[in-house]
Amino acid sequence: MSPDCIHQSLHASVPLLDIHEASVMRGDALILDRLSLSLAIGQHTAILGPNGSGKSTLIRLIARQLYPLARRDGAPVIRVFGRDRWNVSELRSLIGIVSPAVQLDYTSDSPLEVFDAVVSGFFSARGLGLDHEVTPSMRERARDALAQMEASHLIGRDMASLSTGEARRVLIARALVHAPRALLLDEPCAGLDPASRRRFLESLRQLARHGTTLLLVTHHVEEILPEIDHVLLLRDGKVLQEGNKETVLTDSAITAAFAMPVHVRRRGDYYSADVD
Ligand SMILES: Nc1ncnc2c1ncn2[C@@H]1O[C@H](COP(=O)(O)OP(=O)(O)OP(=O)(O)O)[C@@H](O)[C@H]1O
Repeated sequence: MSPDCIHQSLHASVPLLDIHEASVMRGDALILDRLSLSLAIGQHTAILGPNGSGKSTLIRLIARQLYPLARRDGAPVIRVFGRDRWNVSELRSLIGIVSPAVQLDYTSDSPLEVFDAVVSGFFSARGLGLDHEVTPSMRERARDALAQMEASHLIGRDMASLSTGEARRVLIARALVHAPRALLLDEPCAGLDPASRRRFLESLRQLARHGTTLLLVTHHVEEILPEIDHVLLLRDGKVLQEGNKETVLTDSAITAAFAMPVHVRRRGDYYSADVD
């Protein structure tokens, strides 16, 4: 099915993502423990937790890079738009994923020009090959995606020459060429200085306001955008608390998640957390 057909066949009433009691083992260790999460279209969400709480494992589960333990009743553990079977490229057109691991694939290795990196997203390929037929509409969508991420000026540059923040903008543009319903961003502000972080968060806010559901994975309360109202707090592979920002971003919940006294403050539209 083409990406456009997939999008047309989806119903707004079906959850974008529905994870029901997912457990993941790595070796002998239980890394995710019966984790459930249901997200509606437009329900911007932050997954917040300390190092080792299972955030990356959850992303790899959603990206189909890891598989959950089968449930006793045989019911599917993960459904995307109500379906439990998708091929990887269909899934990418619905949920774009940008993580530090993806960034490493594009910024090291062989040379790759920025526009090619973005337009090759249509083929789920790293760069263009002789068998990739790039249509004018693909070029236009790639240019639009770069403009949306304020990265048009980077066209012509080699991916390996970009700063962390520039490369991240380009990779989000690459994910956006499919006009995905959701973007899953793993630690999107890692490695950015405070000013770059704020500018980057403002670009993400524009996406959130224009119909892309954001699923943002972070250690930092400060990165929870004003548009995000739903927060899932993880600890030791379990959901410690889930709900709207006001109920989850409290001293007691964040102190319990990070296992040290933390004071959470509201600063305008954002929150901050200080270790006491
Ligand atoms: N292949 C593996 N084998 C054994 N344990 C693993 C494996 N991969 C991850 N783990 C463990 O699973 C736990 C969760 O790891 P994960 O990377 O999902 O956490 P995280 O919340 O993303 O951490 P961080 O914020 O540091 O990136 C950690 O204790 C980690 O050591």
